Amino acid sequence: MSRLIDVENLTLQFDTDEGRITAVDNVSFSLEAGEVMGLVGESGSGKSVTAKSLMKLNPRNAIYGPDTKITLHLEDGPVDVMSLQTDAEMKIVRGGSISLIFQEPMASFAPAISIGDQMVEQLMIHTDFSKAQSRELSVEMLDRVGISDPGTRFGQYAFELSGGMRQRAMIAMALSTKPKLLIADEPTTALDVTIQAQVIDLMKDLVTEFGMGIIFITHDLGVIAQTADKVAVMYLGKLVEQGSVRDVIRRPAHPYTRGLLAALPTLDDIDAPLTPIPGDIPSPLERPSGCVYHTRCQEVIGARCSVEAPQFMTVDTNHAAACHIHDANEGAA
Ligand SMILES: Nc1ncnc2c1ncn2[C@@H]1O[C@H](COP(=O)(O)OP(=O)(O)OP(=O)(O)O)[C@@H](O)[C@H]1O
Repeated sequence: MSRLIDVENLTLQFDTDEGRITAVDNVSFSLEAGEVMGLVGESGSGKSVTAKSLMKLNPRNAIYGPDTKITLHLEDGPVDVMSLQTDAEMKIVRGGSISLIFQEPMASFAPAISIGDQMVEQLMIHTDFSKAQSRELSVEMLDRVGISDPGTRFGQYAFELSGGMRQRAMIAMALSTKPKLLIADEPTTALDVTIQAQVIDLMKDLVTEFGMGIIFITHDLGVIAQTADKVAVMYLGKLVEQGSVRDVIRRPAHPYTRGLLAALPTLDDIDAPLTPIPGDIPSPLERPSGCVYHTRCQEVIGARCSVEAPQFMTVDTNHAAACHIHDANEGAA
């Protein structure tokens, strides 16, 4: 596998009427081509804004930290995403090498333009294809994502398709430009479980076929277990744990990840009570001092947790967590 993207020290703040908030705090991760990374965390943890940063898609009130560095590795050489300025430069990361799909496909399609015309337009912006070639490829992609009678669907409008079909059409549109990286922001949340499983299978097939990388954003660790190779867990703008899906789910190293897993229902014992993480995620205007999770943590080890921000520590090969517990364990060993 070859390196696809490096995110180093991503820090992102927003100026709001209430003051400046920190939405992402010094986040670093990498992704290889052909790899699926799950980005997980409760609502407001900063998953979406992290993903949008890779395309420099955040609004005008966004302020990136001076040490933020995002490098996209393309065949022609590395692209320094933060230095992209003009619309022409942005095209590299917006719909070109990186595609984004959302939870709500209606938001991706203009209501008064047919699905096919939108697909063709996007291809003509991002590739050298003629209109006829773009049409041919679009119908082929609709077919590829399992839409029956793709020639007819090509001429239809978003409202004429069922929810599952719209989701597939959005995936077809996102993949038609053959992006190197697909960012899927809660793409299956609004779907019923059978269609959700089909869409997940389809995305996995496409990763293998196109060799692209996927960042799959969700609040659901169950979906991550089915889809991803590795996982990064976020809490209040901080990355708190990352590692292979197997390691993180079998041996969660951060109390927050343990909390998320304990909150999942299990079919083995349907009478077992669910244990939600106590309390609410604090407002980003009132970020706790020390470890941002200490106000809700069930495993606080002392005053240190509320004073000192924990560093990322390796707990196993390719598995790291930012929690003082591991420091304390090391000291005891
Ligand atoms: N344009 C903006 N201006 C001000 N604050 C913003 C802006 N966009 C996002 N935020 C804030 O940044 C924080 C992270 O938001 P983000 O949407 O990334 O969370 P998330 O983890 O994706 O949540 P969800 O699962 O609900 O989508 C939140 O506190 C949010 O209110």
